[in-house]
Amino acid sequence: MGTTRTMYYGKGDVYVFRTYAQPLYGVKEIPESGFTGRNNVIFGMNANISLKGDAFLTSFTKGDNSLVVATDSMKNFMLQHAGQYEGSTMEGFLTFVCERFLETYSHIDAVEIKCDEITFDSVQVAKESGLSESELVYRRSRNEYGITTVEVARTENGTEIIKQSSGISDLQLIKVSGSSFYGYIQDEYTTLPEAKDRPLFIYLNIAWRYNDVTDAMGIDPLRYVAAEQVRDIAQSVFHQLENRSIQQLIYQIGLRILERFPQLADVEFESNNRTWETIVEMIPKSKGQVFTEPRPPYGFQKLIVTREDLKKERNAAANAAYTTKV
Ligand SMILES: O=c1[nH]c(=O)c2[nH]c(=O)[nH]c2[nH]1
Repeated sequence: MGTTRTMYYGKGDVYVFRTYAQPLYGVKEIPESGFTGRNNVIFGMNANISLKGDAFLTSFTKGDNSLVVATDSMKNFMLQHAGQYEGSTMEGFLTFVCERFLETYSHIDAVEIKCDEITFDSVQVAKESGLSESELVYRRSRNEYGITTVEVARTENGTEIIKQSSGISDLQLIKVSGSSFYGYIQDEYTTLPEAKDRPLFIYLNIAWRYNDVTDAMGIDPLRYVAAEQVRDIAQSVFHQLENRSIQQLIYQIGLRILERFPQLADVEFESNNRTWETIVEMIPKSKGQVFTEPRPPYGFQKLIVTREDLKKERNAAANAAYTTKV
């Protein structure tokens, strides 16, 4: 057990659409979000499955397929188990499938599954009673989507989740006013003009890890963190903060997420700067301007905000309040 070399194989682009999965309701309410749950009428994802284990070595070195689970069978395995999953989250479903793989094939050491949610939006339709939400028709969303990774390994006492993260990807947000970027190093390489108010367009990927992975499963919805709520926090903090840079913005979003969800250990950001290029600075009798898409290359930021950061910020705020009082 405990494969040390890099060796795995699997199947990507495994599309799973399960209808009428268990709804997810009863998540904790937070001020930044009106999200109350997912009906899971369509529980959809694009998965990537990897099987790991020393037993697979001879399939590479000797062409011995006697222990090979065909990747085509892996796809079937996951799809069949989608019909058996009784929970309401991708995290729970991936864990269930990983565990069933290990149970079924005793020579597998570990299974890793990553997946991107395939989201569908509800639509309003004309009914006899007027316009209301259809319970039959859904519109494929082209917006941000949840992601999750689960890896379960065989141990002496059964199985253990050795990797788990959840997230939201491809969130694209524009703030038309209230963002600046100035005060950076000015030297012979600097051509960027300082901006007191720029149209800040950002691409964001946010991922989070729980202190206790069982909270990620959604069995206790009050302890589950929904990607929709994290998205809504990011939007609210972007709205509220007169930001001085993307660096400052993502740190503040991270602090807010950790504040709202004490069950999380840390939050990881990948951001991309897509600030619109200004074409018409002044339009007479209007506060509007004209912009176009920026040209490459694009700036990026990467940051992990931890519970330690939140603790430091709280202490600093408490000290500042104390000093003002005295
Ligand atoms: O938010 C920003 N951070 C930077 O570090 C940077 N650098 C740059 O050219 N534009 C920006 N914007």
